[in-house]
Amino acid sequence: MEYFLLYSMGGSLLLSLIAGAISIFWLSPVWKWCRLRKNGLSGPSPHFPLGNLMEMSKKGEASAAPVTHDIHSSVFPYFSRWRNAYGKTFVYWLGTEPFLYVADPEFLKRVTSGAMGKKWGKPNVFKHDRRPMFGTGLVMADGDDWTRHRHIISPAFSMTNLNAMISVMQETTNKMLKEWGEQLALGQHEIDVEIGVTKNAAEIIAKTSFGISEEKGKKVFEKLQLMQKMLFKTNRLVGVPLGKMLSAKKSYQAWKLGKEIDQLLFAIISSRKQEYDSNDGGSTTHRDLLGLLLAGNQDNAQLERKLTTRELVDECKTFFFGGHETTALALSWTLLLLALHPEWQTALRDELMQVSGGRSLDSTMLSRLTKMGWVWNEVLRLYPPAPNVQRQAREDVETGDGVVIPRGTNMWVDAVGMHHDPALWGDDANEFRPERFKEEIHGGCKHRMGFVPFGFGGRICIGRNLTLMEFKIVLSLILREFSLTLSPSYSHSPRIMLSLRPSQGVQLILNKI
Ligand code: HEM
Repeated sequence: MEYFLLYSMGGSLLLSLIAGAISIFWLSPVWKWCRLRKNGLSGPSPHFPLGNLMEMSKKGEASAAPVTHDIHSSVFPYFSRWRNAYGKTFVYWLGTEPFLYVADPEFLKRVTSGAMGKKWGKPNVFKHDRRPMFGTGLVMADGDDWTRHRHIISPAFSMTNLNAMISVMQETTNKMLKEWGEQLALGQHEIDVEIGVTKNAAEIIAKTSFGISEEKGKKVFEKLQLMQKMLFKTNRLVGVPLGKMLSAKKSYQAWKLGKEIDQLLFAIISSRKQEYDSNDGGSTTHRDLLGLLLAGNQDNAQLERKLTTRELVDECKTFFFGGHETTALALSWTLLLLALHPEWQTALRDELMQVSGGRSLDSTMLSRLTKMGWVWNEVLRLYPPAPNVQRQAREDVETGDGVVIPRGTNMWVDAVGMHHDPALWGDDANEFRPERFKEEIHGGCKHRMGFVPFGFGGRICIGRNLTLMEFKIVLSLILREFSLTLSPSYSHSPRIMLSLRPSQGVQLILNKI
């Protein structure tokens, strides 16, 4: 009898598990799919539980041309195919998660501008995945929490505060240039500049975020770099139920490393707090972002204007992960494009000479490097380091033409697609022409939302002034010392690896000027 009872309990447990699995893997996504179709949102047919992932894993065709900036169909071959078939908005599936693809700036404006912006948050499906990197920091925060964080953090990024970071940026970059100079002295003229600028950007962001002059800061920096590598290798079956189990070991290691980083940052913050308290809130020697946030966090600040220690830890990590790779990639792509366009190297060097006369750079000089600003925009247009922006509908969103985007639908804004669209930029959309930004900030794009290297709306990148300042300093110092040409070993293979990267590095021939 007992045996029979156990047997039947086991049987019903098994049945409920099977029913649950059928519902998660098949019924629920099929129901969502039908709802989207009913709303007129079509796209490639998904096969649950993988959705369209199989088709997305097929590699793009290698380009025969040595260097072409017409990269959309090689970095996003699946979007390129689906765009031809379904237009600039359609739905595709990452596992059982629906994603509304958008490469139509007018549509983007309609569904996100003004009060509509509040209807969107960050996709839950990525939040868990990226937790070790960003925690609950600004990049991942949502709703009132985001408003509070953004409000408190924004003043730290004021131009006055950023100007105090110029000398750190110059010192760190000079170290990189010295290393390159030593390589040249040994007769080694081919340098993979991506390696140097990435190391340099990581060091700059760590110094400007939480300082790495002392032992604990250095350790945080090393561990953050290790974690970055680990998360990069993690096999991601985003959106596929139970997909994370396949990378459980790496995820666990990243989680453990995350804990160690948190402990070190906690220790830095408490010793900074003590230092601040013993100074009686007086002058602080730390002019980094953490120091600025702590200064704004003092006792006399209202409670809602304070960040907890936990929140400060997450913001330090967010600045590191959000800030260094993107900046390094912008610089790497720029060096490549300048190697391909020596006339622009000359133009920038001439401008630099006129503005600074070879003296140490200051904020006024940086603001007068106009042509460098055009080059910056043109590089971010052709090779946006953040190639897409994602959102998730927190409630049903009406698009204005009778279509409703159901709550829970994710949105994937294809920045590469919009930045290379001849309908927005003209027939020369795939050419490097910095002068298109001479007359106006949107570079002649037919729609203001067609150029989104830093995102859009209230969530636009908080670090954009910091990164532009760093870009101008690093590039100026490089151009003052070296001329750049393309090495024959360079192979042009931009790939999406979360960010838009030169997957084989950027090998250039450097010569002292
Ligand atoms: C070329 C360099 C950079 C690029 C291309 C870039 C790109 C972006 C983009 C596209 C977003 C919007 C994401 C979204 O809406 O989902 C963003 C947000 C953000 N970025 Fe950057 N970024 C750069 C540099 C930096 C730097 C240097 C920092 C920090 C020191 C930084 C910190 C952040 C933060 C905290 C957010 C979240 C803002 C919010 O949600 O309120 N970024 N960035």
